[in-house]
Amino acid sequence: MEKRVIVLMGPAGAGKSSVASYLKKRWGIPQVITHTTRQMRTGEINGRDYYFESPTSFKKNHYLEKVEYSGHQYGSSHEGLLAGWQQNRLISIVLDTKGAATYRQELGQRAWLWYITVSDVTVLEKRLEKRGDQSAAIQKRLHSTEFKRDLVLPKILKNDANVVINDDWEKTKKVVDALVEGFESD
Ligand SMILES: Nc1ncnc2c1ncn2[C@@H]1O[C@H](COP(=O)(O)OP(=O)(O)OP(=O)(O)O)[C@@H](O)[C@H]1O
Ligand SMILES: Nc1nc2c(ncn2[C@@H]2O[C@H](COP(=O)(O)O)[C@@H](O)[C@H]2O)c(=O)[nH]1
Repeated sequence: MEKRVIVLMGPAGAGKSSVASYLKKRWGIPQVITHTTRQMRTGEINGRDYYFESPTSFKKNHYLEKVEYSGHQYGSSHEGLLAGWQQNRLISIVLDTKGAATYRQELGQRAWLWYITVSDVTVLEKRLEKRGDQSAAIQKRLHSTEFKRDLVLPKILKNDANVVINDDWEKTKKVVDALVEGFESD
């Protein structure tokens, strides 16, 4: 059966990383770890949450796609994707919507698009605060063009994406379970 990568996209704070962690814990679906030049947040671990890079080391990898988001570089490597697929039929990756569009263009239906969002966008700032992000970083992010762009699912992905409204974590887990079960029984 065909391999797929679950592409988790959506606004900052909506719960993309939380869903990726749940997919790993509940379903054994590993996450492709991407690269970034941003500073590590408290509790983050190099190699688990990201490969944290300097501007110089960032340039040395082979990226399927890379973007700038709120003033920092982010990129997903060909090697990471292929290594994930070597061991697993289903893997996940967390991307912004620009990266998700590139994944769809490059991988076609092998990129399984999930747009994670909330019904009330005012909760996003509160979630970032609760996560412990620095207030200057939160404000910079909330005012970035990338944050504003990702509040809406891009038109070109609209017909192809599963929309997961992550207002209530218990409900979200059930939606995620149903999506994975549908794939497993295919
Ligand atoms: N349904 C929920 N209800 C309340 N809090 C939640 C819910 N889902 C996730 N969170 C919390 O919100 C915060 C942001 O979640 P997460 O880091 O998964 O978001 P994200 O979309 O990956 O954000 P970013 O793009 O900024 O990295 C975390 O502290 C997480 O525990
Ligand atoms: N296009 C890509 N987007 C990525 C990649 N790695 C992460 N991201 C997205 O960046 C923003 C910011 O992430 P954060 O961890 O600093 O909050 C978020 O939307 C991620 O989904 C990547 O390799 N390519």
